Amino acid sequence: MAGLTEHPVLGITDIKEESNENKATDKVVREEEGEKEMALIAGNSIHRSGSRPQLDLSGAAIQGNFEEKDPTILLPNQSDDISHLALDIGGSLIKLVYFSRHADRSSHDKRKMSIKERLGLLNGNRRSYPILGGRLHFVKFETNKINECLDFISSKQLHRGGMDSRSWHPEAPANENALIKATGGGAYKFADLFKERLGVSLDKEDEMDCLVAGANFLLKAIRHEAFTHIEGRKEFVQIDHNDLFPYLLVNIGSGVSMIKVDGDGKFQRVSGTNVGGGTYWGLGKLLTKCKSFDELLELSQRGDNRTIDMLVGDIYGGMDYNKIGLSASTIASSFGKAISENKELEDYRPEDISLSLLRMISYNIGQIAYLNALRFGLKRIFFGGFFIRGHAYTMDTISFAVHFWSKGDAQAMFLRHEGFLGALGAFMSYEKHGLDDLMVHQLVERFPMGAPYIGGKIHGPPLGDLNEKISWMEKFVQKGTEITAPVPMAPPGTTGLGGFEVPSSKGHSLRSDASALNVGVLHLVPTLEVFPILADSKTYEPNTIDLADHSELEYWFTVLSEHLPDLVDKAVASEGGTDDAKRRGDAFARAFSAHLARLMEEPTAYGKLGLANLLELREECLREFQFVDAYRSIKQRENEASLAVLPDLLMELDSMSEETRLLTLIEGVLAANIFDWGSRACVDLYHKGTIIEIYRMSRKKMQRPWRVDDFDTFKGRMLGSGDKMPHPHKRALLFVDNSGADIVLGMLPLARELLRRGTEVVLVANSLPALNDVTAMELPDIVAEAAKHCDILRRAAEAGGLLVDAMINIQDGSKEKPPSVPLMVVENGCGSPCIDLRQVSSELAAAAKDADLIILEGMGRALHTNFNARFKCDALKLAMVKNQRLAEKLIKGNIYDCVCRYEPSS
Ligand SMILES: Nc1ncnc2c1ncn2[C@@H]1O[C@H](COP(=O)(O)OP(=O)(O)O)[C@@H](O)[C@H]1O
Ligand SMILES: CC(C)(COP(=O)(O)O)[C@@H](O)C(=O)NCCC(=O)O
Ligand SMILES: [Mn+2]
Repeated sequence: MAGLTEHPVLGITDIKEESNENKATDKVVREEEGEKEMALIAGNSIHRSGSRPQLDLSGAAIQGNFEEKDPTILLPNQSDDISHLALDIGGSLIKLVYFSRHADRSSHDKRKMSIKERLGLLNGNRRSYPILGGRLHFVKFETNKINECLDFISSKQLHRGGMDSRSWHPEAPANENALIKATGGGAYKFADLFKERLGVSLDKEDEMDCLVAGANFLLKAIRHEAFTHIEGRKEFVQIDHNDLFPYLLVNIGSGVSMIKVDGDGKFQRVSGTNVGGGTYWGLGKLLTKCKSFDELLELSQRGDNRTIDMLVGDIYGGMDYNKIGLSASTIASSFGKAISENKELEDYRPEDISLSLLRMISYNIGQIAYLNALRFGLKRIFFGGFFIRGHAYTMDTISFAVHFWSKGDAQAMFLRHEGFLGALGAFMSYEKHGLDDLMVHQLVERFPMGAPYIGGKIHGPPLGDLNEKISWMEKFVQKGTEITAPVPMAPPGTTGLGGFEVPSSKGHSLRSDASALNVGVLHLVPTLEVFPILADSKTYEPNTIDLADHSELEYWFTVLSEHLPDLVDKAVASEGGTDDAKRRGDAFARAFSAHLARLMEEPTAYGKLGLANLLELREECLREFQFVDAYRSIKQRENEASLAVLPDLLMELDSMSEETRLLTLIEGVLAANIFDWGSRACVDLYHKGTIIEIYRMSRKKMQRPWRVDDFDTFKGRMLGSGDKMPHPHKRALLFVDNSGADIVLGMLPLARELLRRGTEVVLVANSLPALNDVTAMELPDIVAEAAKHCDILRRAAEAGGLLVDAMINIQDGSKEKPPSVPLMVVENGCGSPCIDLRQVSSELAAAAKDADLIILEGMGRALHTNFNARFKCDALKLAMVKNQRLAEKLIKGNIYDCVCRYEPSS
């Protein structure tokens, strides 16, 4: 047996593997006994290290009788401090925007302090007043139910954290001078009621000022805010901040305002019309006896306006009026047919009336908007206000009118936060809350678990805990609630020349609250930054796979759905397999499936959708149900097994020539990237062999050339050619991926080689767990273990401040050795298997400034995202492709092919 240890790692025997595996199994059992405590520790550490906040963790439930059709959903989703609330009280609806602060989760652990010190981050605070992380919430109520709104504010104590008349004191209790920013006519009309019921005064802001401030904020700060909607197709528009003005803002509320916007605070109300949302709802109510706006809109989906509108063909005996370009199906006169027939109101279908009315009003507004755009030579028209309600037919009609009358010269665009412009503007008008110059990279939009479901009004007093949230999920499933699109997506070609065919609807029910369902909670993370060494951050797109292609979306939907049972198993086991964990696991699976189903139906429901978003959504969902680290024990087991063979591997590497070693190291990274618990194919593999067996098998397959093979160029940069030794890189950022062999036998040995060559190494790891990815919190311990067997790693880790505690007892002659370049660990700011480099932690951004080499490793970070990313410095992308379809699509290869893409800085 003793002889076995002499086998090199690349050919290690099965017997040794067995013993490792057994050890690992024992360990799992022991771990599960101590699970609860572990969970707490992990939970804490996440709070400390996570730059991206987690989803709202408090409860949500159906209020009252959940048998009713559109029950009110309570999504109280936060228990944080409320620091600001602003209102827009309109003729039809009250809009609320409020900000809830996160607890201060800034970390003081030693690793972070030392990294911060090293990167000069400790006293670089740019602001003189506090700006903390938090979330912006959007809620609306009907104005005639103002009491519900007051109850909501009061139950959540939204009015308590506001400003007093002098300055921002979030901790101060509500006082006599409490002021809440409010706009809209109701700010005047209901001022006394607010004083009486809540003891607060409304600080009135001009409505037009607010609309413009809100629109400008959204267009600048939210990435996928504006979109076009033409013939059923929604397309997000990337707005260039430097080329935003001038534009025409058309706010369709009860009435309509048209505002020419020339800059921040620079605008003029140039027109308006009294035929607006109130007209549609008011007339519609009288004519159809509908009880709610949504009911009216829903009716229109089944309507046929030809029964009531007078068409050109009706006048011209079925013929087109070609001379002036009007087809027979063009509406000549809305409701015109009603005059010529001997019919009463009852003889018309309410569905047809609603559609005719909707079309008439939308078209009219589109036309007037165009005329005003023409007056001022404006090409872009943004439409807001709750009349639009994300409704496909409304948007198509408006777009059609603008396109038709401008002959394609002007463009109609819509806003995801359509109805909240005024409320947001009022919110922005608070002085010195520090939110006015928010940048797009500081906002992360999250869709909580209720988002995919049909619901009534989204409001109510806060419920408390996770348990209530789970039962909310269970009730929805019991009820068999159908997930329907918020609005029917009209198939292409529903609009003709000036005339409209019957809109085709997918279902008969309309999602009842578009505002809360299409708009997520905006998480503000002031510490996020744009990765500074992107070659061009403006054109950077993280996703390689665009899910706009429906077959692509279907494929990934199936992959993620099929992976779900296994993931739930792991997640439940990670929480001790208790009944409570099982219940949470079920609820998680339901919530995630619901999100997937929702997105299948309307891929743009949560903004522009890429594969990275889906993978991140899955992790967010797990966290929402308090699965802090589903793969914890798997990660630990694989780390241990790999650390056990690391010394042998290092010895082998050291016996090689420089050139062979470099190749072996890159091979090692690629081979070890096979340990990916997110890949279906790999998980199947793991049932067939032990960790080391698979690792060895994977290495054996490393035949060059790889499918993408730039190794020789990379080698040229590293080792030079002939006698000339190239200068080493100054600092390398290694974006690491999975735990176990991937980090221990793949990336760490590569890091060691760079250190040996005099390059500083920054290991960049996730802030929060995702699948079996190694986190920044876990890495120092792994490095410490590895460093026990390696001088280079140990000295570098000490120099980088990584080994503060762990190495204290290890004494040897290292003091005589020359000081080493540092090895550091920084968190990347995310908790996903992919990475969006527009939003990284400030410590990563700081570390990146001196980097001249980036190594991105793994499928998530180097292929699904960033495959096409360009950097200001040298970049190496290393991954094994563990999915057949991706291999075919991206590299015209096969599953388990490898990518070694090297792109020197240009
Ligand atoms: N749930 C709803 N209840 C009433 N009206 C709604 C609803 N959803 C959308 N609407 C439409 O939105 C219009 C109000 O839009 P909004 O932008 O809130 O304007 P206002 O500030 O005038 O209330 C209504 O007149 C109606 O056409
Ligand atoms: C989630 C992942 C990107 C993680 O890959 P990694 O970055 O660890 O190499 C990958 O496992 C993946 O794309 N999985 C889904 C595809 C599949 O099951 O085939
Ligand atoms: Mn991974």
